[in-house]
Amino acid sequence: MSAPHDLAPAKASQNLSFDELTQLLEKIFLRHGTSADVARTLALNCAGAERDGAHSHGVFRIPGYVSTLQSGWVNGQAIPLVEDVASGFVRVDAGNGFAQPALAAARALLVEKARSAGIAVLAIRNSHHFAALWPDVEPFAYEGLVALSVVNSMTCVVPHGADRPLFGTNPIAFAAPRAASDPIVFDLATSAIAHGDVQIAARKGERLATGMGVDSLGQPTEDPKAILEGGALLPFGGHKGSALSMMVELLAAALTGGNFSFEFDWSNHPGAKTPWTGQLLIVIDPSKAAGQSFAERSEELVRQMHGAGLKRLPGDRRHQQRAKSAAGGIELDAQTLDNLRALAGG
Ligand SMILES: NC(=O)C1=CN([C@@H]2O[C@H](COP(=O)(O)OP(=O)(O)OC[C@H]3O[C@@H](n4cnc5c(N)ncnc54)[C@H](OP(=O)(O)O)[C@@H]3O)[C@@H](O)[C@H]2O)C=CC1
Ligand SMILES: O=C(O)C1=NCCCC1
Repeated sequence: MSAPHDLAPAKASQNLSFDELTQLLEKIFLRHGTSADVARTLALNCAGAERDGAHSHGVFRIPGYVSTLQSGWVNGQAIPLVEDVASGFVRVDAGNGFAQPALAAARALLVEKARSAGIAVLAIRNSHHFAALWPDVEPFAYEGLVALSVVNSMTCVVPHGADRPLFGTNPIAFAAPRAASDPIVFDLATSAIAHGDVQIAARKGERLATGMGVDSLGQPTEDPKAILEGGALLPFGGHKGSALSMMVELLAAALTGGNFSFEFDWSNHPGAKTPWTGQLLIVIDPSKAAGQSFAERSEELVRQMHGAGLKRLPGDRRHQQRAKSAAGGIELDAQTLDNLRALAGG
């Protein structure tokens, strides 16, 4: 059936290659005041999330990056200061810039320390993390290393047993090499749902599952708008997720010198969206471990899990989406692409 005459035909979605999307995003960041290095790092990160179907932290985030840069809340030109403080400890002051360039600046030193000492810690402070966390750990596992990272975010989660929000959605990401396949990677918010997914549900007019959040009166709600407008999220798994979220606050903020999620205040920067907090990374060289190769042991664990009936490992969905994007491009709806092109200056 053809469209009624008074309706313009809907514009078709388009598929972009990873390079095309990266270049478009790079242009947007540059146009909004970042240095070339920062633009490249953020564009690769965000395009990678979109390519892998991590939509809550893909191009959906670009307007937030732009309004944050325009508000002056974050320094898009910051040059991270890397400090070699101990045999297994690297500190970075991100200079009120984004976390990913700070990680990039310290990465080689961190890997060198992990390989010589067996383990090394990277503590990033004074930084903004507005992205998925798996891109920060996955590359280490492709180099044969085990990596764990935590980052805190902005206050929007009520600790279990408390009656007002204090924690951020505070994700934890882990990556470990496997002998015969892509690494094992998981990356999860310690809230029952990521804040980004609440925003997406609100935009689509969808309800949430029960147990994810409360309204402004502290009453359970499935309405994402009620959560966003004065309400709050809950930790996943009650007291267990709450304990993990508390751990993230301690590791990502107290141990790095960054802000707790409740400590920063962007009210003087209208449009600011990114949390000004901290990030911790722990990298382990498993070649120092006793016994059979770690990657072989990972493989054995996965074999047993599949043997026990498991169909889907964390990361499988992302890899399937990555392969699909490599074959057919990254699909963006016409409105989103128009908006991105406008932000890039046409
Ligand atoms: N920068 C920040 O401050 C914050 C960032 N975030 C980001 O938000 C993103 C989304 O987080 P969240 O919503 O908690 O993630 P999900 O709940 O969607 O997924 C969490 C993990 O579980 C895996 N998984 C999901 N479903 C299954 C299943 N049925 N069987 C096996 N494994 C499964 C996922 O793998 P797969 O990916 O393959 O589906 C993923 O590794 C993350 O990337 C996180 O880093 C969240 C909070 C704050
Ligand atoms: O989705 C989330 O939750 C967040 N993502 C980016 C930073 C703030 C919290």
